[in-house]
Amino acid sequence: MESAQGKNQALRDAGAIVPTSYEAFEAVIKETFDKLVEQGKITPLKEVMPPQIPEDLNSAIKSGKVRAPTHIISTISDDRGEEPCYAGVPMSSIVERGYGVGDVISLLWFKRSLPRYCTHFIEICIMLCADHGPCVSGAHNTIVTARAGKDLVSSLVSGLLTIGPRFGGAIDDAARYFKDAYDRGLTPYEFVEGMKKKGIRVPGIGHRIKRGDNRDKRVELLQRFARTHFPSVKYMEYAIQVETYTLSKANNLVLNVDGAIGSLFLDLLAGSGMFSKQEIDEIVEIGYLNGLFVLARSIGLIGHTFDQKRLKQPLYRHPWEDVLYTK
Ligand SMILES: CC(=O)SCCNC(=O)CCNC(=O)[C@H](O)C(C)(C)COP(=O)(O)OP(=O)(O)OC[C@H]1O[C@@H](n2cnc3c(N)ncnc32)[C@H](O)[C@@H]1OP(=O)(O)O
Repeated sequence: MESAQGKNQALRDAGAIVPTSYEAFEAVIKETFDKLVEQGKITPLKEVMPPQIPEDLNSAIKSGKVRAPTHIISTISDDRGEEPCYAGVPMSSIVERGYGVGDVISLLWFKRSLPRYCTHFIEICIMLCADHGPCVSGAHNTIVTARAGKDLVSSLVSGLLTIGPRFGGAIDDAARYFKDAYDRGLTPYEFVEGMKKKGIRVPGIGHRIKRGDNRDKRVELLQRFARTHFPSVKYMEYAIQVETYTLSKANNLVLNVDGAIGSLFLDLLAGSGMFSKQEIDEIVEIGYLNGLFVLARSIGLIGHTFDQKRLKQPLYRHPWEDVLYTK
């Protein structure tokens, strides 16, 4: 068997550097490293690593004398104690008080406990918007994706991605435009014609199927609930006046579910006494309300995914007969 010295000699003969001590080995490494840094092929570690916090500062931070800057600020939930808290309310209280999903939304989105009629309204919105059959944009995309063999999350998000200004994502804009028009004292005529001049469709108005003589039951249910439980429905009444005007122009220009939720949420915010004017403006400006549709419709889209998998549906292909091929 060849000795270690013999092997080293063979390597030296082949032009390799073979250090004879650990110190010599370190020197070779350092020399090679410095050469690579000089050539710009690598970056010295000290330049890419954050500076070490000195030990005395570290102990001052640990003892609470110095507040280290944080990369994230969070104000809605806390997971550090024995149980998670939503806006300061421990999970056990949420369960013991019999809170529902409307209360959880109140805590996590609005950072406060809202009165029962408000959380009930939120829950009705979620239930009414959970699904609307297999033919609407979101469900269609989800079904096609599930049938292409994709997983739950892919099928869900492919449906969610259709939510936008034409489908389910007009709640925030409806709230914005109705609020602005009402607060400025515009008549429905001035509002609708003003939008027409700007070339903007009135968000919350119009439907593919529903008509003046075939109203959307969901809109009726929301309005009936609000009339019974809300202290004031001034924005809803304004939206109805706008609808009366748009229906005089065309029979499909009904107040749709997005418009109903948008206008009624304005009434919830303004009438509950739980929000300052500044907070209402911020909620409308940031756009919280499309979140209701996104959350609700996720329930249906998940259902459509499971349905297709359960039915073992094959890859979807759209029929040629249903496409107009033209030049
Ligand atoms: C859960 C939901 O998805 S509800 C819908 C949420 N979306 C909205 O509220 C956005 C505003 N509305 C719209 O964009 C439409 O009414 C839709 C997309 C909902 C339905 O549209 P469609 O049935 O396809 O109507 P279509 O696009 O054919 O328009 C028919 C006529 O009504 C007019 N029109 C339709 N909606 C509106 C509106 N909101 N404001 C003013 N005019 C309108 C159109 O300009 C068109 O007139 P024209 O033929 O003279 O150009």
